[in-house]
Amino acid sequence: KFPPGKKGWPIIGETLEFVMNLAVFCGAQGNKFLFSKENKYVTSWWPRSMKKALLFPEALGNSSKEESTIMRSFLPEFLKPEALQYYVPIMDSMAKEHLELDWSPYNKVKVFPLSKKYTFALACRLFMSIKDPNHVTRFADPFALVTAGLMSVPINFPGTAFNSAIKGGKIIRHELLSIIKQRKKELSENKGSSAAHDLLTRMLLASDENGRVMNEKEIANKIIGLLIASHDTTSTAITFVVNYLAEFPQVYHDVLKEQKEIAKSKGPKDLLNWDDIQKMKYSWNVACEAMRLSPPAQGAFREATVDFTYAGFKIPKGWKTYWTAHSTHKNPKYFQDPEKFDPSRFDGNGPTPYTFVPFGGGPRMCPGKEYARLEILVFMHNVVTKFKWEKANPNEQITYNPSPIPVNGLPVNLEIRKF
Ligand code: HEM
Repeated sequence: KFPPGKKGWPIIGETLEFVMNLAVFCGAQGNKFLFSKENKYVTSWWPRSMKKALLFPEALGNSSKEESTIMRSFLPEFLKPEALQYYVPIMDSMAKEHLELDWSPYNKVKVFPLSKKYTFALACRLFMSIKDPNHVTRFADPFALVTAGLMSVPINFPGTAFNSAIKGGKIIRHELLSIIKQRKKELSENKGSSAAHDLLTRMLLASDENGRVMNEKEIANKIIGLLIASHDTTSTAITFVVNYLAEFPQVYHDVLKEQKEIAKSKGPKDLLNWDDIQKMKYSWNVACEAMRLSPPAQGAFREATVDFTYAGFKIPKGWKTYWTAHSTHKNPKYFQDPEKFDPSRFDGNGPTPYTFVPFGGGPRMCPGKEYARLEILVFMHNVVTKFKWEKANPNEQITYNPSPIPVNGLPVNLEIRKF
């Protein structure tokens, strides 16, 4: 047990306290325990110094729990089935446009930076109705600094990743405030109809049970939080799907077969819809197997709110805990021959509970899971029906920050498919 951060060195104190007073929970039992003890023994936790650097500190809730409760209170509106159905054709048209502009003209592309570009543009469109590519870029560049510094040691000297993240965060907050003010003005003048379905409008109109609406800085914080939660995770999932489809030609062939059937059932100009997504069962098994072997989120933190005992270990109040995806995803006890890429593991009822946890579990399970599923499947449909590819660098290494990242960005040699 390390003493809590002392006055004068709060960041170093917080970092050391965090590293030394951390319990990592492993295996299905560990996952089950943490997921089911939410709000009883543990609550969500992220390093405070990090949040203060990236978000408006004056608009932060009193605790991670409070922030999560607010976040979850407006998300159902944005992520409810009717809303998700509305996003599918938009995702499809944007995936088509992205592949046409950023993949088709080239015979070699880097998948990771491009999938980040695509998922970020999509988030800008669906969260805030930003369509202008220049505007998206103005956001994307500082946002890349933020995500690169998110899990860095929080030391704010020029040249550190944390320092760059702070600078990126400042630009994003400024940009977001001007977008929010503009939208408020449009809504008050009844001009917001084209953006009626986006997240920003829903946030501006949402109120709690006492009729309180969120202020502009609270909304900006929530949008930054959602961009962080959704961006690297989804682009990593897409990148590894493309990677495994290159490594396993038979799997690529079977995904293509499923997607061709769907394409054949539609007119040439028809966009994908909700019913089409429900037919993509094998493709989703493939995406799940990609997330099993390369989980986009490695796990998540909690803070002990009381003293408790788990498996004979005493965890004192105030300690941080971490659940991990790898400790079950790669365990032969739960997944036979765990290094083998085998989408059939997800046939029928799939893996046993608490063993496949790319989205977490329990009350804090990722609320964007369905949104992510749509985004990944729509992309898979478009990329396999348009291209064949092979890895330009078959032995490319993977690094972690904290999501897995192919060190060279996964370059692939592309060939346009003849249908
Ligand atoms: C493949 C893509 C994604 C993966 C693998 C993923 C995974 C996760 C994981 C592991 C957590 C932490 C759960 C915990 O604390 O135990 C989480 C939380 C969260 N995710 Fe996702 N996520 C993805 C996409 C998205 C998307 C697209 C959105 C929004 C549209 C989103 C919104 C959130 C939010 C708001 C939280 C915090 C929930 C809370 O604190 O209560 N995620 N996600």
